[in-house]
Amino acid sequence: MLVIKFGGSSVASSQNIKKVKVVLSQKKQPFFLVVSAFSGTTDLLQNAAKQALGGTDSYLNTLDALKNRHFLIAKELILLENQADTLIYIQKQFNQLTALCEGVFALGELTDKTLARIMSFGELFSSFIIGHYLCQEALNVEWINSLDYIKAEGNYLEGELNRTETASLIKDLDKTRNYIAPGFIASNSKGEIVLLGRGGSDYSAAIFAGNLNVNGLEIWSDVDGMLDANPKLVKSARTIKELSYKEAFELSHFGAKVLYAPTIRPVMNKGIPIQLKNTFSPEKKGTYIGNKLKQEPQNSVKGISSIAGLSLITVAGIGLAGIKGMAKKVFATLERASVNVVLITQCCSEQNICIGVVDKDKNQAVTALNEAFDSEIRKLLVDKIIAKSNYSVIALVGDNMKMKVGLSGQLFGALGQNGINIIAIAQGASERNISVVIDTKDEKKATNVLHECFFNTVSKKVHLFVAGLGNVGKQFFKIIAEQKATLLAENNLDLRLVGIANSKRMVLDELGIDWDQGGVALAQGTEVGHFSDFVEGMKKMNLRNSIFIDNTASEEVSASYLEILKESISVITCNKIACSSSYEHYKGLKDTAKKFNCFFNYETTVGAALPVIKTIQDLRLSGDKINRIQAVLSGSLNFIFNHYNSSKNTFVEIVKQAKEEGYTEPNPLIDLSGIDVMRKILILAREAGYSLEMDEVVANAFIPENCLHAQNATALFEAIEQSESHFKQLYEDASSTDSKLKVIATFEKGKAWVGLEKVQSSSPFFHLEGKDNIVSIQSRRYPTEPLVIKGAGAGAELTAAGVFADLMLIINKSIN
Ligand SMILES: Nc1ncnc2c1ncn2[C@@H]1O[C@H](COP(=O)(O)OP(=O)(O)O)[C@@H](O)[C@H]1O
Ligand SMILES: N[C@@H](CC(=O)OP(=O)(O)O)C(=O)O
Repeated sequence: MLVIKFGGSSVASSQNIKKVKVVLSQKKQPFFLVVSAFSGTTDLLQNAAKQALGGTDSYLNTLDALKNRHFLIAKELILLENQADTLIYIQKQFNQLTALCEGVFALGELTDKTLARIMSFGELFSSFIIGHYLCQEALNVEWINSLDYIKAEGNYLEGELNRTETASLIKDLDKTRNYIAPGFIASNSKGEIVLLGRGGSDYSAAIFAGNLNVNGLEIWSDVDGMLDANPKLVKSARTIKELSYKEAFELSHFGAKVLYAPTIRPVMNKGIPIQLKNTFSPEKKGTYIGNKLKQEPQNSVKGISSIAGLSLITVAGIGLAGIKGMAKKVFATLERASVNVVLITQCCSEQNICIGVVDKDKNQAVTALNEAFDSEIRKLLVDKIIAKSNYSVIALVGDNMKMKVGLSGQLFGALGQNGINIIAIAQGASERNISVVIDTKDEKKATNVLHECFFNTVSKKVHLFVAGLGNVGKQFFKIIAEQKATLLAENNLDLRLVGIANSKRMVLDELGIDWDQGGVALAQGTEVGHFSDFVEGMKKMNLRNSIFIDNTASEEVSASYLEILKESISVITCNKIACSSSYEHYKGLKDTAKKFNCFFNYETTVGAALPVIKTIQDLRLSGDKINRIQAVLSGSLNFIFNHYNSSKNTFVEIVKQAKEEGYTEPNPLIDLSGIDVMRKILILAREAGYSLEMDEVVANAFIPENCLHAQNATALFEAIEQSESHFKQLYEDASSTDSKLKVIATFEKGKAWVGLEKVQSSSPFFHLEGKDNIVSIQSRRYPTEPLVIKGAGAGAELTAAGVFADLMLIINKSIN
């Protein structure tokens, strides 16, 4: 004989019940069928009772809707000539149910005893209807009432099984026949209805299975078995082929709803295997739970479970230390108060016991503990006991976890990198389970982080928020659109664009925006008042592996980095404003990134994609000391002075060309005034370890006053045009001495300055073509022959490539 349980979703409609019949008709041995209420019924019965208690007659509408649904399903399944018995039964039961709710309404009182009676109707209806239908379909099942076979005492809503009594009642059932029985319901010694807890139909089935000592227990639901994470939280969750009883218990105890945790014990004691199956894909193997596990090499972590709605109660105080029996007193008190303890942690000092309970039990637990420890609290040996709510517990489960070194480190590292704060930790002595308590707002994020970390066959998702869709932004989108497929195939990386903003609009989409369609998506996005709207959106989405990329030159965007980093979202920027703001702010950003386990990368603020900042950082990390930096740092100024030949073109023509080709800042005055170069040398000086400020960088201006004061790009062009003779003079002075004009930034002995210099052909700076940059570093290890980095140092495409390199650097360091 087999015991087969179909859950609420499997019997939610007449079509589904027909699928149940097909499964049963293929069984080659007698079966004992246990069914749950039609999906949603138990919740609605509970609602009706609460509505009646609340004094509104809306409970009558709820009951009406329930009755209509049951009549409809019965009529769809059972032929007209056979319907009478079933419909009369349903009507009679509804009369009783209505009378009970009317009683609650009239008295304004709802005891657990009455609530249990009200909630028990769902399984009675469903089993009766399905039983009649199966008989009509020649499956020959006998309907029996579980109230006559399963005995439970105590709490009416979650009774405790009376094993002996139940065993003696079930033993006489005939194992050669087919039965159907309602799940979830039992009765106590007074004949009153007692429920087996929410999800308790699985338990009913296991009780029948264990006592009848059957060949197997099958539990059919709407998923392919026990998945390695809750499929409602993790889209890529996969079916676990096999589990030991203990693993299954841990996963279900910590929230895997597909199996009710108490189900394990009655069958484990007899070694009866459990098979979890999907009613809607019966061909799939599902999950085997039992003793005969194939020792396939597999992940030591089998699955991840989580439960929300957890409250933490801390019993703390000096009176707890070293006194024998304190822990016992805590747990005995909770047991007396019928509080189920989900999780326990105790620190070594014994001054603190932390207990996790489900929210509904929290008040009861706190009251009971405060009463029990009243005298200790009065003597100030124990602090007043309070509960804190809105927590979730996440458990990693696997029998072989104990063999795996460094697993906890991986767990904490992955959560830490995503800014998920761990409130408490518990690890069972068996090491089959490591649980962490976190804020419920992080539950989905944490489950996904851990799923990616421990089941790495799926691609790693990196969530990207990008500001700016101008020259650099467009190139950046282009690079990713081109590289996306390769990154997925070769690096298992899924770069997901989840937010884009420019100064006018923004769009946020957790499911991802097509990299080819960024502009279109943004055009349809919402208007932004302030950039903080976008930051708020990022925070709310609370996605794992999040990185923000600033491809703008905006001050407002750069002002938001600190807030973003505090969310453990890494920041990549080619915008120089933040790094060249006050030293305190620059340092604050770096420190914040460290504190919140994320990264602040800004390689492209100097020399576009050239590895300048990284080289200086590495020199310092390896103990070198930088003495002097001399550099041509403006690709745009280099382009301008390399192309300007006063006999062929005017200075303004060249500046316009540089702007059009994307070499200058949006306002070329930033380049021509030397500000851009000053910012860059300031950044390099800071990377070299000096706490310099912008106003300490000396600017030797090389453009006339009228240009320096131009209000915008148009005014600037006019001013340059008027000053052609100034630029012509500069050019001719240089060419008459066979020199070239270069804007050179120097940092030496704690001082930095920028100016236009004439360089002779003997200088390495002389042969600097087009938009090239050069950085020459003298240090303790490079005292005379400097370390030179040279190459194209401007342009949207190169900057975007540098931003991409920064992105890969972060991914390689942080996403395991
Ligand atoms: N680890 C997990 N594996 C499978 N299902 C899970 C897991 N965690 C949560 N679930 C949820 O459990 C549901 C099945 O349980 P339940 O709703 O009680 O089914 P039924 O309606 O058959 O009684 C699934 O739809 C799924 O959303
Ligand atoms: N109907 C009950 C018992 C049960 O086990 O249902 P399901 O099998 O649908 O989880 C409940 O909702 O709690």
